[in-house]
Amino acid sequence: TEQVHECRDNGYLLSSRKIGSGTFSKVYLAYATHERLQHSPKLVAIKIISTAEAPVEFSQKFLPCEIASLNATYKHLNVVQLYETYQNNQRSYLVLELAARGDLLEHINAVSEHPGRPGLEEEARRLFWQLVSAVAHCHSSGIVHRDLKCENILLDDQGLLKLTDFGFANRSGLRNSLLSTFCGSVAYTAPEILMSKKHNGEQADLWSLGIILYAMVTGKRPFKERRPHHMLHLTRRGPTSGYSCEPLPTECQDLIRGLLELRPRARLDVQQVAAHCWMLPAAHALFPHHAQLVARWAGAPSRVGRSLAPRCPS
Ligand SMILES: Nc1ncnc2c1ncn2[C@@H]1O[C@H](COP(=O)(O)OP(=O)(O)OP(=O)(O)O)[C@@H](O)[C@H]1O
Repeated sequence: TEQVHECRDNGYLLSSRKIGSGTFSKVYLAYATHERLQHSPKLVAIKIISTAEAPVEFSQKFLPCEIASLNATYKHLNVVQLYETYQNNQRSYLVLELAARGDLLEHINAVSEHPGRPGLEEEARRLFWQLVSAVAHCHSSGIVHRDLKCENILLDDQGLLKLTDFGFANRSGLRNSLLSTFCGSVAYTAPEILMSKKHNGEQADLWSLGIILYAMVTGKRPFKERRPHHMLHLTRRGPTSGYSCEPLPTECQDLIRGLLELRPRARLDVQQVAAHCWMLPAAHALFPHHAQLVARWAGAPSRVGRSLAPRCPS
Protein backbone atom coordinates (compact mmCIF):
# COMPACT_ATOMS: atom_id res chain seq x y z
CA THR A 1 0.00 0.00 0.00
CA GLU A 2 2.82 2.39 0.86
CA GLN A 3 4.40 1.74 -2.51
CA VAL A 4 1.11 2.42 -4.32
CA HIS A 5 0.81 5.73 -2.45
CA GLU A 6 4.41 6.70 -3.05
CA CYS A 7 3.98 6.08 -6.77
CA ARG A 8 0.66 7.93 -6.83
CA ASP A 9 2.30 10.94 -5.12
CA ASN A 10 4.87 10.96 -7.91
CA GLY A 11 2.32 10.67 -10.71
CA TYR A 12 2.23 6.92 -11.46
CA LEU A 13 -0.51 4.34 -10.92
CA LEU A 14 1.20 1.14 -9.81
CA SER A 15 -0.56 -1.98 -11.09
CA SER A 16 -0.51 -5.27 -9.19
CA ARG A 17 1.22 -6.94 -12.13
CA LYS A 18 4.76 -7.87 -11.13
CA ILE A 19 6.84 -8.28 -14.28
CA GLY A 20 10.13 -9.27 -12.73
CA SER A 21 12.28 -9.31 -9.65
CA GLY A 22 15.95 -9.01 -8.78
CA THR A 23 17.97 -9.58 -5.62
CA PHE A 24 16.78 -6.39 -3.92
CA SER A 25 14.15 -5.24 -6.37
CA LYS A 26 10.70 -5.87 -7.76
CA VAL A 27 9.51 -4.56 -11.10
CA TYR A 28 5.85 -3.65 -11.69
CA LEU A 29 3.80 -2.48 -14.63
CA ALA A 30 2.56 1.09 -14.03
CA TYR A 31 0.60 3.84 -15.77
CA ALA A 32 1.64 7.46 -16.01
CA THR A 33 -1.02 9.91 -14.89
CA HIS A 34 -1.89 12.77 -17.17
CA GLU A 35 0.62 15.17 -15.59
CA ARG A 36 3.55 12.72 -16.07
CA LEU A 37 2.92 12.13 -19.75
CA GLN A 38 5.45 14.79 -20.71
CA HIS A 39 8.15 12.79 -18.83
CA SER A 40 7.23 9.27 -19.91
CA PRO A 41 4.87 7.23 -22.08
CA LYS A 42 1.57 5.91 -20.69
CA LEU A 43 2.86 2.43 -19.82
CA VAL A 44 6.11 2.08 -17.87
CA ALA A 45 8.00 -0.42 -15.74
CA ILE A 46 8.73 0.74 -12.18
CA LYS A 47 11.66 -0.93 -10.45
CA ILE A 48 11.27 -0.67 -6.68
CA ILE A 49 14.46 -1.24 -4.73
CA SER A 50 14.30 -1.87 -0.98
CA THR A 51 17.29 0.21 -0.01
CA ALA A 52 16.50 -0.32 3.69
CA GLU A 53 17.01 -4.07 3.26
CA ALA A 54 19.92 -3.96 0.82
CA PRO A 55 23.56 -3.86 2.00
CA VAL A 56 25.06 -0.39 2.32
CA GLU A 57 27.46 -1.11 -0.55
CA PHE A 58 24.51 -1.77 -2.84
CA SER A 59 22.67 1.45 -1.95
CA GLN A 60 25.75 3.64 -1.90
CA LYS A 61 27.75 2.18 -4.76
CA PHE A 62 25.89 -0.10 -7.19
CA LEU A 63 22.54 1.71 -7.27
CA PRO A 64 24.07 5.17 -7.88
CA CYS A 65 26.27 3.58 -10.61
CA GLU A 66 23.18 2.03 -12.23
CA ILE A 67 21.35 5.38 -12.25
CA ALA A 68 24.41 7.29 -13.50
CA SER A 69 24.96 4.74 -16.29
CA LEU A 70 21.32 4.89 -17.39
CA ASN A 71 21.52 8.68 -17.42
CA ALA A 72 24.74 8.60 -19.42
CA THR A 73 23.29 6.21 -22.02
CA TYR A 74 19.90 7.95 -22.29
CA LYS A 75 18.29 8.24 -25.73
CA HIS A 76 19.28 5.13 -27.55
CA LEU A 77 16.61 2.95 -29.13
CA ASN A 78 18.22 -0.25 -27.83
CA VAL A 79 19.05 0.81 -24.27
CA VAL A 80 16.24 0.81 -21.68
CA GLN A 81 15.36 4.42 -20.90
CA LEU A 82 15.29 5.76 -17.38
CA TYR A 83 12.58 8.46 -17.28
CA GLU A 84 12.89 9.51 -13.66
CA THR A 85 13.72 8.40 -10.14
CA TYR A 86 12.33 9.15 -6.70
CA GLN A 87 13.21 7.79 -3.29
CA ASN A 88 12.66 7.93 0.47
CA ASN A 89 14.58 6.34 3.33
CA GLN A 90 13.05 2.91 2.66
CA ARG A 91 12.98 2.57 -1.11
CA SER A 92 14.23 3.89 -4.43
CA TYR A 93 12.02 3.92 -7.51
CA LEU A 94 13.28 3.82 -11.10
CA VAL A 95 10.69 4.66 -13.77
CA LEU A 96 11.84 2.70 -16.82
CA GLU A 97 10.85 2.16 -20.40
CA LEU A 98 8.67 -0.96 -20.57
CA ALA A 99 10.02 -3.97 -22.46
CA ALA A 100 7.10 -6.32 -22.11
CA ARG A 101 8.12 -9.31 -24.22
CA GLY A 102 10.47 -11.00 -21.79
CA ASP A 103 14.21 -11.54 -22.02
CA LEU A 104 16.48 -12.94 -24.70
CA LEU A 105 17.06 -16.19 -22.82
CA GLU A 106 13.33 -16.97 -22.85
CA HIS A 107 13.21 -16.03 -26.52
CA ILE A 108 16.17 -18.28 -27.40
CA ASN A 109 14.64 -21.17 -25.46
CA ALA A 110 11.30 -20.72 -27.24
CA VAL A 111 12.96 -20.49 -30.65
CA SER A 112 15.24 -23.51 -30.05
CA GLU A 113 12.15 -25.68 -29.82
CA HIS A 114 11.90 -25.22 -33.59
CA PRO A 115 15.41 -26.00 -34.85
CA GLY A 116 15.95 -25.33 -38.53
CA ARG A 117 13.08 -22.84 -38.65
CA PRO A 118 13.58 -20.65 -41.70
CA GLY A 119 14.71 -17.11 -40.97
CA LEU A 120 16.40 -17.97 -37.68
CA GLU A 121 19.79 -16.69 -38.79
CA GLU A 122 18.20 -13.44 -40.05
CA GLU A 123 16.46 -12.93 -36.73
CA ALA A 124 19.69 -13.55 -34.79
CA ARG A 125 21.47 -11.10 -37.07
CA ARG A 126 18.77 -8.43 -36.63
CA LEU A 127 18.79 -8.75 -32.84
CA PHE A 128 22.57 -8.99 -32.55
CA TRP A 129 22.94 -5.86 -34.68
CA GLN A 130 20.74 -3.98 -32.20
CA LEU A 131 22.77 -5.33 -29.28
CA VAL A 132 26.04 -4.24 -30.90
CA SER A 133 24.52 -0.83 -31.54
CA ALA A 134 23.50 -0.57 -27.84
CA VAL A 135 26.95 -1.63 -26.61
CA ALA A 136 28.71 0.74 -29.03
CA HIS A 137 26.53 3.56 -27.69
CA CYS A 138 27.39 2.66 -24.07
CA HIS A 139 31.12 2.51 -24.82
CA SER A 140 31.09 5.79 -26.70
CA SER A 141 29.21 7.31 -23.73
CA GLY A 142 32.05 6.13 -21.46
CA ILE A 143 30.10 3.25 -19.89
CA VAL A 144 31.09 -0.42 -19.72
CA HIS A 145 28.20 -2.75 -18.90
CA ARG A 146 30.18 -5.63 -17.26
CA ASP A 147 27.19 -7.95 -16.98
CA LEU A 148 26.15 -8.61 -20.57
CA LYS A 149 24.09 -11.79 -20.67
CA CYS A 150 20.88 -13.02 -22.27
CA GLU A 151 18.86 -12.38 -19.09
CA ASN A 152 19.82 -8.68 -19.19
CA ILE A 153 18.56 -8.17 -22.72
CA LEU A 154 14.83 -7.51 -23.01
CA LEU A 155 12.44 -7.34 -25.95
CA ASP A 156 9.61 -4.84 -26.30
CA ASP A 157 6.22 -5.17 -27.96
CA GLN A 158 7.63 -4.22 -31.35
CA GLY A 159 10.36 -6.86 -31.08
CA LEU A 160 13.03 -4.20 -30.44
CA LEU A 161 15.95 -5.21 -28.25
CA LYS A 162 16.52 -3.22 -25.03
CA LEU A 163 19.72 -3.58 -23.02
CA THR A 164 19.09 -3.34 -19.27
CA ASP A 165 20.44 -4.02 -15.76
CA PHE A 166 23.33 -1.60 -15.43
CA GLY A 167 23.81 -2.64 -11.78
CA PHE A 168 27.49 -3.56 -12.40
CA ALA A 169 28.17 -0.90 -15.01
CA ASN A 170 31.04 1.51 -14.56
CA ARG A 171 32.71 4.43 -16.24
CA SER A 172 35.35 3.24 -18.65
CA GLY A 173 37.23 6.35 -17.52
CA LEU A 174 40.60 7.18 -18.94
CA ARG A 175 41.53 5.27 -22.02
CA ASN A 176 44.23 3.26 -20.32
CA SER A 177 42.62 2.76 -16.93
CA LEU A 178 42.06 -0.91 -16.19
CA LEU A 179 39.38 -2.47 -14.03
CA SER A 180 40.08 -5.21 -11.54
CA THR A 181 36.70 -6.10 -10.00
CA PHE A 182 34.98 -9.35 -10.90
CA CYS A 183 31.40 -8.72 -12.05
CA GLY A 184 28.76 -10.66 -13.88
CA SER A 185 28.10 -14.33 -14.53
CA VAL A 186 30.87 -16.88 -14.96
CA ALA A 187 29.46 -18.32 -18.21
CA TYR A 188 29.72 -14.91 -19.90
CA THR A 189 32.92 -13.71 -18.23
CA ALA A 190 36.06 -12.99 -20.22
CA PRO A 191 39.11 -15.19 -19.44
CA GLU A 192 41.26 -12.22 -18.37
CA ILE A 193 38.73 -11.52 -15.58
CA LEU A 194 38.61 -15.20 -14.59
CA MET A 195 42.40 -15.02 -14.32
CA SER A 196 41.96 -12.00 -11.98
CA LYS A 197 44.03 -9.86 -14.32
CA LYS A 198 43.59 -6.12 -14.65
CA HIS A 199 41.43 -5.77 -17.69
CA ASN A 200 39.88 -3.38 -20.15
CA GLY A 201 36.11 -3.29 -19.55
CA GLU A 202 35.25 -2.70 -23.21
CA GLN A 203 37.25 -5.73 -24.36
CA ALA A 204 35.61 -7.84 -21.64
CA ASP A 205 32.14 -6.72 -22.84
CA LEU A 206 33.11 -7.88 -26.34
CA TRP A 207 33.85 -11.42 -25.06
CA SER A 208 30.34 -11.53 -23.52
CA LEU A 209 28.91 -10.49 -26.90
CA GLY A 210 30.60 -13.57 -28.41
CA ILE A 211 28.91 -15.84 -25.85
CA ILE A 212 25.53 -14.19 -26.54
CA LEU A 213 25.92 -14.48 -30.31
CA TYR A 214 26.81 -18.17 -30.01
CA ALA A 215 23.70 -18.72 -27.86
CA MET A 216 21.53 -16.85 -30.38
CA VAL A 217 22.62 -18.85 -33.39
CA THR A 218 22.92 -22.31 -31.79
CA GLY A 219 20.38 -22.16 -28.95
CA LYS A 220 23.13 -23.27 -26.51
CA ARG A 221 25.85 -21.61 -24.50
CA PRO A 222 29.38 -22.45 -25.62
CA PHE A 223 30.57 -23.14 -22.07
CA LYS A 224 28.22 -24.63 -19.50
CA GLU A 225 30.16 -24.02 -16.35
CA ARG A 226 29.59 -22.14 -13.12
CA ARG A 227 33.00 -22.70 -11.52
CA PRO A 228 35.49 -19.99 -12.61
CA HIS A 229 38.51 -22.38 -12.76
CA HIS A 230 36.73 -24.97 -14.89
CA MET A 231 35.34 -22.21 -17.09
CA LEU A 232 38.85 -20.86 -17.63
CA HIS A 233 40.03 -24.34 -18.60
CA LEU A 234 37.22 -24.60 -21.18
CA THR A 235 37.86 -21.17 -22.69
CA ARG A 236 41.53 -22.10 -23.15
CA ARG A 237 40.52 -25.19 -25.14
CA GLY A 238 38.54 -22.81 -27.38
CA PRO A 239 36.83 -23.80 -30.60
CA THR A 240 38.87 -26.98 -31.03
CA SER A 241 37.22 -28.88 -28.21
CA GLY A 242 35.50 -26.44 -25.85
CA TYR A 243 32.64 -25.57 -28.20
CA SER A 244 31.77 -26.22 -31.79
CA CYS A 245 30.94 -23.66 -34.47
CA GLU A 246 30.85 -26.31 -37.17
CA PRO A 247 27.28 -26.24 -38.49
CA LEU A 248 27.24 -22.41 -38.66
CA PRO A 249 27.89 -20.35 -41.80
CA THR A 250 31.58 -19.53 -42.21
CA GLU A 251 31.08 -15.76 -41.73
CA CYS A 252 29.23 -16.33 -38.47
CA GLN A 253 31.93 -18.73 -37.22
CA ASP A 254 34.56 -16.10 -38.02
CA LEU A 255 32.69 -13.44 -36.04
CA ILE A 256 32.25 -15.73 -33.02
CA ARG A 257 35.94 -16.70 -33.08
CA GLY A 258 36.94 -13.04 -33.38
CA LEU A 259 34.91 -12.26 -30.25
CA LEU A 260 35.90 -15.37 -28.27
CA GLU A 261 39.56 -14.53 -28.77
CA LEU A 262 41.54 -15.32 -25.61
CA ARG A 263 43.95 -12.39 -26.02
CA PRO A 264 41.89 -9.25 -25.26
CA ARG A 265 43.92 -7.02 -27.57
CA ALA A 266 43.48 -9.40 -30.49
CA ARG A 267 39.70 -9.56 -29.89
CA LEU A 268 37.46 -7.69 -32.34
CA ASP A 269 36.44 -4.23 -31.20
CA VAL A 270 32.88 -2.98 -31.43
CA GLN A 271 33.40 -1.12 -34.70
CA GLN A 272 34.95 -4.18 -36.30
CA VAL A 273 31.94 -6.22 -35.18
CA ALA A 274 29.55 -3.67 -36.71
CA ALA A 275 31.55 -3.76 -39.93
CA HIS A 276 31.87 -7.58 -40.05
CA CYS A 277 30.46 -9.10 -43.20
CA TRP A 278 28.03 -11.37 -41.28
CA MET A 279 26.44 -8.21 -39.87
CA LEU A 280 26.13 -6.27 -43.09
CA PRO A 281 22.69 -7.54 -44.23
CA ALA A 282 21.23 -6.35 -40.89
CA ALA A 283 22.91 -2.97 -41.26
CA HIS A 284 21.53 -2.59 -44.77
CA ALA A 285 18.02 -3.61 -43.74
CA LEU A 286 17.77 -1.48 -40.61
CA PHE A 287 19.87 1.53 -41.45
CA PRO A 288 20.57 1.95 -45.15
CA HIS A 289 22.89 4.89 -44.37
CA HIS A 290 25.05 2.52 -42.27
CA ALA A 291 26.32 1.00 -45.50
CA GLN A 292 27.73 4.42 -46.41
CA LEU A 293 29.32 4.71 -42.97
CA VAL A 294 31.02 1.34 -43.35
CA ALA A 295 32.23 2.41 -46.77
CA ARG A 296 33.68 5.56 -45.16
CA TRP A 297 35.31 3.53 -42.38
CA ALA A 298 36.78 1.09 -44.84
CA GLY A 299 40.51 1.55 -44.93
CA ALA A 300 40.52 4.10 -42.10
CA PRO A 301 42.97 3.06 -39.36
CA SER A 302 41.14 2.06 -36.16
CA ARG A 303 42.19 2.85 -32.61
CA VAL A 304 44.26 -0.33 -32.50
CA GLY A 305 45.74 0.26 -35.90
CA ARG A 306 43.68 -2.25 -37.85
CA SER A 307 41.67 -1.63 -40.96
CA LEU A 308 37.94 -1.18 -40.42
CA ALA A 309 37.09 -2.58 -43.82
CA PRO A 310 34.39 -5.27 -43.49
CA ARG A 311 36.11 -8.32 -42.08
CA CYS A 312 35.42 -11.64 -43.79
CA PRO A 313 36.96 -15.08 -43.45
CA SER A 314 39.40 -15.66 -46.28
N1 LIG B 1 12.18 -2.11 -18.19
C1 LIG B 1 11.69 -3.33 -17.98
N2 LIG B 1 10.63 -3.79 -18.67
C2 LIG B 1 10.15 -5.03 -18.42
N3 LIG B 1 10.65 -5.88 -17.52
C3 LIG B 1 11.71 -5.47 -16.80
C4 LIG B 1 12.28 -4.17 -16.98
N4 LIG B 1 13.32 -4.05 -16.13
C5 LIG B 1 13.40 -5.19 -15.46
N5 LIG B 1 12.43 -6.07 -15.85
C6 LIG B 1 12.21 -7.42 -15.33
O1 LIG B 1 12.59 -7.46 -13.97
C7 LIG B 1 13.69 -8.37 -13.79
C8 LIG B 1 14.65 -7.80 -12.75
O2 LIG B 1 15.16 -6.56 -13.23
P1 LIG B 1 16.69 -6.21 -13.10
O3 LIG B 1 17.50 -7.32 -13.70
O4 LIG B 1 16.90 -4.84 -13.62
O5 LIG B 1 16.82 -6.22 -11.53
P2 LIG B 1 18.09 -6.43 -10.64
O6 LIG B 1 17.69 -6.08 -9.25
O7 LIG B 1 19.21 -5.65 -11.21
O8 LIG B 1 18.34 -7.97 -10.83
P3 LIG B 1 19.60 -8.83 -10.32
O9 LIG B 1 19.64 -8.71 -8.83
O10 LIG B 1 19.25 -10.22 -10.80
O11 LIG B 1 20.80 -8.24 -11.01
C9 LIG B 1 14.30 -8.55 -15.17
O12 LIG B 1 14.91 -9.81 -15.29
C10 LIG B 1 13.09 -8.42 -16.07
O13 LIG B 1 12.38 -9.65 -16.12
